[in-house]
Amino acid sequence: MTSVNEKHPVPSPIDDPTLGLGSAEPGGFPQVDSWTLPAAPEDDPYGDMVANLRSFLDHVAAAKPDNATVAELAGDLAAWRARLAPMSVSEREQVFAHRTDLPGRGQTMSPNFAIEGGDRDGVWGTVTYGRYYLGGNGAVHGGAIPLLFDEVLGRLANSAGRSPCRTAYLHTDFRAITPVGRQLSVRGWFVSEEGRKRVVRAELKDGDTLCAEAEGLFVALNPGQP
Ligand SMILES: CCCCCCCCCC(=O)SCCNC(=O)CCNC(=O)[C@H](O)C(C)(C)COP(=O)(O)OP(=O)(O)OC[C@H]1O[C@@H](n2cnc3c(N)ncnc32)[C@H](O)[C@@H]1OP(=O)(O)O
Repeated sequence: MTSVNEKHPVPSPIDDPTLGLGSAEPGGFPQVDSWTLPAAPEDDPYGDMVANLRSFLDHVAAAKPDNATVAELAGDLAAWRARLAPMSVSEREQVFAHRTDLPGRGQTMSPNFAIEGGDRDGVWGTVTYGRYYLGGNGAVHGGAIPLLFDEVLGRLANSAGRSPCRTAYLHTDFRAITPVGRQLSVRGWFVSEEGRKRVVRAELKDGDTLCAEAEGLFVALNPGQP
């Protein structure tokens, strides 16, 4: 029997020459100058596409479709891959994760952190983990929680005109089950900033219940450091 991958072979992403590793531009992250999102444009197809993609992934995770539906979906996805493949651009030009004017930076890899406010020293907002992030028994997958913390703390540590930095360590304590499908509060704040070292902390709460907390060290990159 032919597998889906034999019928629609998926190329490996490993040899992608459009990635910026080793480029002279340190960090490569889009910089954040303000935590306030500009008013949403009237017509924003990219934002609509990313929102639909997030919702799609939740439905893929939640559904138990019949084989005919799965085969049709595999064919549709293969057709979209073939259509998008010739449109690949360099990392600098890519739109995905570079739209800092959109909730979640216009990406679907890390949970959608909806910013409510922030300043030079901290940021706060909400997150709702969809079914896509389910680990088991209604709880969020343990790996998806540091993913959120890296997103929140990475944005904070790179904000307010600071030079680009990277995560050196990210320590996470899981204090209680993090539920899927509930709006949770998130807060990140600076602990210290000495030389190249930026120590930041974050917490994730379900109402008054502390679900998880983290401490991260972000180190400012030297010139030419990838
Ligand atoms: C809009 C923006 C959106 C952004 C959101 C997403 C943000 C995502 C951020 C990331 O996830 S970045 C990807 C994950 N991280 C990495 O891939 C980093 C890989 N590691 C490195 O590149 C280097 O190890 C690093 C740049 C972090 C540090 O290497 P360096 O050679 O530049 O620094 P060095 O080792 O000399 O350390 C500098 C200081 O930090 C300290 N340090 C470094 N790593 C440490 C560590 N792990 N634990 C404790 N201390 C550490 C080190 O001891 C030293 O302290 P002192 O100055 O006091 O001597």
